[in-house]
Amino acid sequence: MNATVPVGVVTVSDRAFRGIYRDEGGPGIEAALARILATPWSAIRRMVPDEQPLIEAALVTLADVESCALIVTTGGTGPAPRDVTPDATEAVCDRMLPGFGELMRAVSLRAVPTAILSRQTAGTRGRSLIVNLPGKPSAIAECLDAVFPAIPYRIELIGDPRLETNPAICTAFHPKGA
Ligand SMILES: Nc1ncnc2c1ncn2[C@@H]1O[C@H](COP(=O)(O)OP(=O)(O)OP(=O)(O)O)[C@@H](O)[C@H]1O
Ligand SMILES: Nc1nc2c(c(=O)[nH]1)N[C@H]1C(S)=C(S)[C@@H](COP(=O)(O)O)O[C@H]1N2
Repeated sequence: MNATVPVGVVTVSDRAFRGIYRDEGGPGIEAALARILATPWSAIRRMVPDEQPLIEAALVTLADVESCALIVTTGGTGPAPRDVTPDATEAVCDRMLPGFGELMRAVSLRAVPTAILSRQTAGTRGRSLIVNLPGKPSAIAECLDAVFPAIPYRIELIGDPRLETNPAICTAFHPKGA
């Protein structure tokens, strides 16, 4: 039996997909998770261009076939015509959790006024939690650090094993009595 928690790591980028630049998004997500998580986990990586059907297919496979407890995307959350990651996320989720996007935009606003341009969101598909991050590599840790305290509780709520965090970096919040 695999004792590690599978985590989907999805880069959505036309240029990284075509090899015009080296992907910094996927490795950025993995570096942030390596700092935060104490529970053993393993990344299941996907790289897709900004095409809604391809993003949806990657998310569905990671949720339904790979059984990822958590799926983190980077890129394609903005207002440009080809930015469709939140649309793909909404299309495959059964429920949206808009608080994630609200908090990440608020935190990012301290760094850049253009943070309000990100349509980043989160939602659940079955037992998987999908979280969108902006494409800017510097946004990845900023956003993930902000929302991570709520993630272990969400995963426990649906009956999956406890996700332990590294207390020096992130204290997971558990409501009293939970
Ligand atoms: N995977 C990545 N690796 C490295 N840098 C990235 C990556 N994704 C985005 N960036 C950088 O962050 C900026 C904003 O990201 P955004 O998702 O808006 O990309 P974009 O302009 O739509 O282009 P593309 O889809 O080709 O990455 C990019 O212009 C690029 O400089
Ligand atoms: N923390 C942080 N959030 C950020 C940014 C950033 O540089 N840092 N860039 C903003 C910009 S300029 C845009 S257009 C949106 C969407 O970016 P995306 O299309 O790369 O996902 O994220 C915003 N959020």
